[in-house]
Amino acid sequence: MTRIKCCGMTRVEDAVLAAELGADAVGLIFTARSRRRVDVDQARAIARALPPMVTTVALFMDEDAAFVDEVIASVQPGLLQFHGAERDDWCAQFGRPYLKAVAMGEGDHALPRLRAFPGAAGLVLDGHGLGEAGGSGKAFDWSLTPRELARPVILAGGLHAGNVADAIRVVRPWGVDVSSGIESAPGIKDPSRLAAFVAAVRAADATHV
Ligand SMILES: O=C(O)c1ccccc1N[C@@H]1O[C@H](COP(=O)(O)O)[C@@H](O)[C@H]1O
Repeated sequence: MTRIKCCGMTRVEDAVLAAELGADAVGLIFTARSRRRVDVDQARAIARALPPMVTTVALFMDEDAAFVDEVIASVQPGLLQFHGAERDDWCAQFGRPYLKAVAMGEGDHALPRLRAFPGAAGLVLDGHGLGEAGGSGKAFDWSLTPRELARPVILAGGLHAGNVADAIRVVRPWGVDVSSGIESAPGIKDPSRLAAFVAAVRAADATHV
């Protein structure tokens, strides 16, 4: 079964709906480089509203360690996600499981970075270029994804209900991560796009067993 992370939540009702529809994780973004940024109070309200067994993911991009510690203390995320130039040992300092995003926008040139995070719980392969923020809605050439990677792959970048089945067929990821493909505006999730995305993933799982 392909795990589903719905990222860039800014409203309690969107996060709860994602969970009810079957999302395994919801992402809360703390970088100022995002149009979907939440503050700590907003994030805590969203995290507290979620039912059990849905993981809260706190996403950072080159933030100070002290700020990451503050979010951990207030929001109690189950997973951290680092989306910037953070190194593996820096990500590991918080003693929490983490995902590391790798920018796949440069094609082949990105491949060595897929081996640079042995401590990560998983790698988020996103479609943007190196140094750019995620949430761009840009897909990359999925066929570049190596078959054998030491860490589980979470596929991201430009996914939506219309292309996620193809993405799953090509990459066979552990999970998929979506932000703009389930929105009506940045940070505002669209219930019908959200439902269609989850249904498309589950249909793909049923087809590609
Ligand atoms: O979503 C953002 O605004 C964002 C900003 C900075 C770093 C990461 C961000 N989001 C991550 O990018 C993926 C893919 O987004 P999209 O589906 O292409 O819009 C998203 O799921 C987040 O993990």
